[in-house]
Amino acid sequence: MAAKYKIVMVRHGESEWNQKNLFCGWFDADLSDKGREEALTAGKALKAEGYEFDVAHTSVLKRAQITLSIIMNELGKPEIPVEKTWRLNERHYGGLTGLNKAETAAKYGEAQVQIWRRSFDIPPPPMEKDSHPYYDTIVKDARYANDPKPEEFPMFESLKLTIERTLPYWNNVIVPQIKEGKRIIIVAHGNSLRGIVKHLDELSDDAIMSLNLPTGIPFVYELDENMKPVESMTFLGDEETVKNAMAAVAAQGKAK
Ligand SMILES: O=C(O)[C@H](O)COP(=O)(O)O
Repeated sequence: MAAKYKIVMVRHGESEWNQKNLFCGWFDADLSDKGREEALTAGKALKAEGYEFDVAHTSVLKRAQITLSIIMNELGKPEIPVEKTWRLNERHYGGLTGLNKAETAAKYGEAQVQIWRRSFDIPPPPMEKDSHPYYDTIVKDARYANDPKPEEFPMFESLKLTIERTLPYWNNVIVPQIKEGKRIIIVAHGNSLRGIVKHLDELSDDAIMSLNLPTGIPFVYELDENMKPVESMTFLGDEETVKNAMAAVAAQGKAK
């Protein structure tokens, strides 16, 4: 069936915690200088391909929001409507939040870190209220005052749990806008986007384990009228760059 809709998705540019190789999740890390450059490059690539957008969807976290604003400034459309939701936040890394990924691999083994980072339904350990250094920073963030509800507020998330809170937003908010013909860009996170990709391409729980999304390189889905992909994950970057960037993300989980 011919493609009826196009939607652009981008993982935020490199964050300062990506640069330090720390598990980040719901911690609100800033973009690194490299991440800002990546966002600018993404904006230039989208501009060169003539992309225009009517509405943007992003997370509560500044690394995604700043990436989006850099892109939209480059496109000359700083004022498009932006919808911000925790449902597009990065997966919550629980008790791992703030730990160095390589040191964690040295301590628990690379296989265990790979499971925590890429498995479908095995969650990281919970973020403990009384002992975790970032518990208050994350849980008492005023931006979560009304949503998620206390009983929904995650203390850890597997990819499965992430998808369970991202998909309702995709189905109830984004899909209706796509069907209205709105041109949409989503700027979110490695794992919240892996969840959307798994859903769109109907990837198995095993297949999704090997997907690592690079920072700051836009990719396009072309969808038919039933929201089924006609073209999946076409990156706006040369193949070599994309391949190397994905490999770099995967390698973050190696013990030094
Ligand atoms: O939350 C983080 O640490 C990163 O943004 C994504 O981490 P991952 O690639 O280890 O899942």
